[in-house]
Amino acid sequence: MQGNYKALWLNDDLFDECLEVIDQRQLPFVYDTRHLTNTEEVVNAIKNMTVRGAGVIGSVAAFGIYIAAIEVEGDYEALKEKAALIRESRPTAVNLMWAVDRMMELLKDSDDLVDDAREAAIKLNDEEALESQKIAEYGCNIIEDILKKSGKTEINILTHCNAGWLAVIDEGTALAPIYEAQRRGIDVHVWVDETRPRNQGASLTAWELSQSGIKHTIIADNTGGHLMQHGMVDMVIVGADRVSANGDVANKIGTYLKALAAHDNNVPFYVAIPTSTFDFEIRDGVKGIPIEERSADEVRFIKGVDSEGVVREVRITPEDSPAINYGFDVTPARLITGLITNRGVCEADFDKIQEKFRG
Ligand SMILES: CSC[C@H]1O[C@H](OP(=O)(O)O)[C@H](O)[C@@H]1O
Repeated sequence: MQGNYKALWLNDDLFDECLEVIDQRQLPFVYDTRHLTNTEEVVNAIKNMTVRGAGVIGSVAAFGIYIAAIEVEGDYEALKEKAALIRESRPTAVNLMWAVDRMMELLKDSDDLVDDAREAAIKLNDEEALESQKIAEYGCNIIEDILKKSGKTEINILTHCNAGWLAVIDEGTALAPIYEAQRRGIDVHVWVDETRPRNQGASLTAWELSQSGIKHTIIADNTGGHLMQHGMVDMVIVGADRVSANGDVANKIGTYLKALAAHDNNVPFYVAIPTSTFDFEIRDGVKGIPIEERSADEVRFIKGVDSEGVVREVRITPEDSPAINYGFDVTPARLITGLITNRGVCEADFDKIQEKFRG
């Protein structure tokens, strides 16, 4: 384990500087990293989910433009073609498109494409880190309020998928307030949805929380409703891959069902995002946000480690049964208590969002 909880960093050990990333496909079984040295490797790492999580995809894309700038030896027209490949590598997380567009806009009049791309990517990532810190603070204020009103000594937070430091530079979104709660000495316990089919909760969130010594319990995806009915969840915090202008939230498949259960049981349901996750071009998220469909094999096969410590993938379905794998769903704004952003907490409501972020 690297020790400083970074999902990616620049590495100049090779001939040209490259991007080094944690290979998230192998966690929690093996901690390993990959060198991304050209556009093809960047695109593949995003597609095959070596790197994942809306923010980290954006960060990798920004550094990917820098790597591509080295590859094309500073030719902006050639860089545009590489940028298009990176931009198309996954469809739902808008941070990817946002990062590529921002980089290309900044570079369009550059006289020194390679150096300027490097500087712009570092700046984008530094800003993301600061935003994550703000989300931590605003989100933790809510945790403190809920805990105070409950009269309990421990707060139980349910989260879905992984929106920690593996997903967004530097502390994540949904997990950032939890890390801050730990710093403030709040007694916090996290219910971790396993998050089928790729199990980002069971594999990545649980691993992150273990690394930081935060109390947590992994639950099967269908457990949340039961826990909420019995007063065992004080709040839900999730991340998001795209939030439309009216406050609808695209996040990992299964989030919508958690929001319905939370609504039915009066459990506050918060979504933590940096402002780069807004897509103001889409008014109605349920109708308009593109939903990634991934290989059905992610449903049909499951990865684990056997008693000898060997990582294996096994099929859990009949050989000839078809399966389908939607990566995300959209939670309508009416089910969301609030959006925890780097610029404060905002109602998931068209007018409030416009006023706060576009006014
Ligand atoms: C901060 S968003 C994290 C987000 O990323 C996940 O998707 P994936 O693992 O497919 O990249 C999911 O929607 C999480 O909530």
